[in-house]
Amino acid sequence: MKLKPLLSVLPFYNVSEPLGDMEISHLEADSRKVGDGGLFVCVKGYTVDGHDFAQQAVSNGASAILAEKPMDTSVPVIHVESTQRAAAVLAAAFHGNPTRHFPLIGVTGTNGKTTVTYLLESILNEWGRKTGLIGTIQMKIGQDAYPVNNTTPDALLLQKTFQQMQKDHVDTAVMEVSSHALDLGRVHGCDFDIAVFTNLSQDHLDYHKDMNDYLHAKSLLFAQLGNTYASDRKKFAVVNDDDPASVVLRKSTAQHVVTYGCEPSAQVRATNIELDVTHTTFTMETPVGSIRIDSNLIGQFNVYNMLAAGAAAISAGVPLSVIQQSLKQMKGVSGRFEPVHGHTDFAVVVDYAHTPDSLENVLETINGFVENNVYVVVGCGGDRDKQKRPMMASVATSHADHVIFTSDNPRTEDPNAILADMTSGLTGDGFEVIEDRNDAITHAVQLAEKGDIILIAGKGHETYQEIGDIRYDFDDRNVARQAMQVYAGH
Ligand SMILES: CC(=O)N[C@H]1[C@@H](OP(=O)(O)OP(=O)(O)OC[C@H]2O[C@@H](n3ccc(=O)[nH]c3=O)[C@H](O)[C@@H]2O)O[C@H](CO)[C@@H](O)[C@@H]1O[C@H](C)C(=O)N[C@@H](C)C(=O)N[C@H](CCC(=O)O)C(=O)O
Ligand SMILES: Nc1ncnc2c1ncn2[C@@H]1O[C@H](COP(=O)(O)OP(=O)(O)OP(=O)(O)O)[C@@H](O)[C@H]1O
Ligand SMILES: N[C@H](CCC[C@H](N)C(=O)O)C(=O)O
Ligand SMILES: [Mg+2]
Repeated sequence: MKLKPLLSVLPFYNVSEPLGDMEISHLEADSRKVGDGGLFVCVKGYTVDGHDFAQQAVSNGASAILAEKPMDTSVPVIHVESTQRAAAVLAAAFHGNPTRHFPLIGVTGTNGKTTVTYLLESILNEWGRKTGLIGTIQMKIGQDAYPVNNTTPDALLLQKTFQQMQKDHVDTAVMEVSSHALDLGRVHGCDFDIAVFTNLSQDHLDYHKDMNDYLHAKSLLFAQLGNTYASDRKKFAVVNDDDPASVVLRKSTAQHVVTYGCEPSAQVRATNIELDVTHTTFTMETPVGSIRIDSNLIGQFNVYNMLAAGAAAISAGVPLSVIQQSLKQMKGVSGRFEPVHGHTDFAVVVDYAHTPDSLENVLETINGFVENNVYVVVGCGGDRDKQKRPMMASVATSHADHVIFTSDNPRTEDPNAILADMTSGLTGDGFEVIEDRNDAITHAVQLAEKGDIILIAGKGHETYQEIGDIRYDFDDRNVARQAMQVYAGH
């Protein structure tokens, strides 16, 4: 593509030399990956500054540089205010604004994003639509899955993926939109049709200054509905009416607002809720009729996730009977309240709860069913929100009979320092610390007796333990299964 007309999507820029009719073959922000004819985008990162790699990018074949300052290189430099922001809209234009060609549903909120996107995928597939999915576990185009590094990828990968979805005839894409992505502008240039909000509670205060700053990042998804990159399709903001943060989100959009919740004021509402250990049933009352939902997903929080998915699906025009059928068939989401089966007279559940609120929700659900004791194995991630550590520890000890604190991706931090942050404010003897996660899980299995439930929280679908910058193979489900085999029937 010719560079000069591509740059016309930017508001202002300066060039170090005339561009003539220069072509660029791709956009790339990593100097190690750029090839012949690429436009190298210099991004100031958290660890290094991409501007320092411009020369390497040129040696590797870059034809031009997008930068935030004048640079001394042998190729033209395009100077902009923010390379990250510019790269997002350039990438969208370079790939033909793919999200204008199919509906895009974005899901944001502290907890439940992955679950809601999988519920929507399942509903849309039941409706006969080919879907694209982007989120924490993986990216999918139809049934083909691809690995991911981030819940919401950077703008260059994101737009490239959307173009591939368009080529592969995806009818609707569903994606998780993290607060980091919104704050860093990874989704500028996306044409969202439906923005869904799940809930707001504490997380990521390592990144966001405070809860207001965090909420403001979330609100950007709603402010972006119907932006300059948008098609003329109808836009909807779908918000959780029972969460006070929705007041701010409703004010952030000029588009149609659809509310869901359990209170009478919600447009899409759950009534006659029945929660049990294997099933959840409730009536979903909507502006277009009512359906009885019978689902394998467990817990009150999943009623909210189903309402969110249902409200978004109705906004997309999906018939109620399709929603009902799909929610009945859906088995669950990998690593979310996932039972580990073994020949034991106690139960083991693996869950991705890694915030105080999600841990509390999951433990309240378990306490509603358990016949005997509740055991929890839990830790907190390194290089992440430190404020949530004592909060999660206190939620665990106040909702369980015995807690084993252990490591969860210590990354570059000392695992024992993370555990000290968690436990230093605790009193009583209802907990112990076993730093090695394998040993902690095995110990919980050794302790458990008939009618007990062990919750292994925090890592869910993850298949690694990140220590330093190395990811070692580790899967809570496999470790628990092995321990259960050894101790079965004791
Ligand atoms: C804090 C953060 O968001 N970091 C993201 C960021 O990495 P970074 O800022 O450390 O990048 P960097 O290594 O300093 O590099 C800066 C630039 O120099 C370039 N570079 C670097 C080295 C070199 O030799 N040549 C070169 O060109 C890099 O390609 C990059 O463009 O840019 C990377 C590439 O896009 C991201 O993968 C990375 O996410 C890391 C993995 C991360 O953990 N992010 C978390 C905090 C995050 O974003 N999480 C949210 C969801 C959280 C949730 O699930 O709730 C998410 O959306 O994933
Ligand atoms: N609606 C909800 N409200 C509160 N907690 C929830 C809700 N849905 C799920 N959870 C809890 O949060 C955990 C993570 O759920 P899920 O992966 O769907 O959220 P997420 O928002 O995608 O998380 P992440 O930010 O890590 O991507 C679940 O394992 C469960 O414990
Ligand atoms: N994707 C989220 C959740 C990570 C969950 C937990 N296992 C951890 O490593 O902290 C994050 O990066 O903050
Ligand atoms: Mg997720």
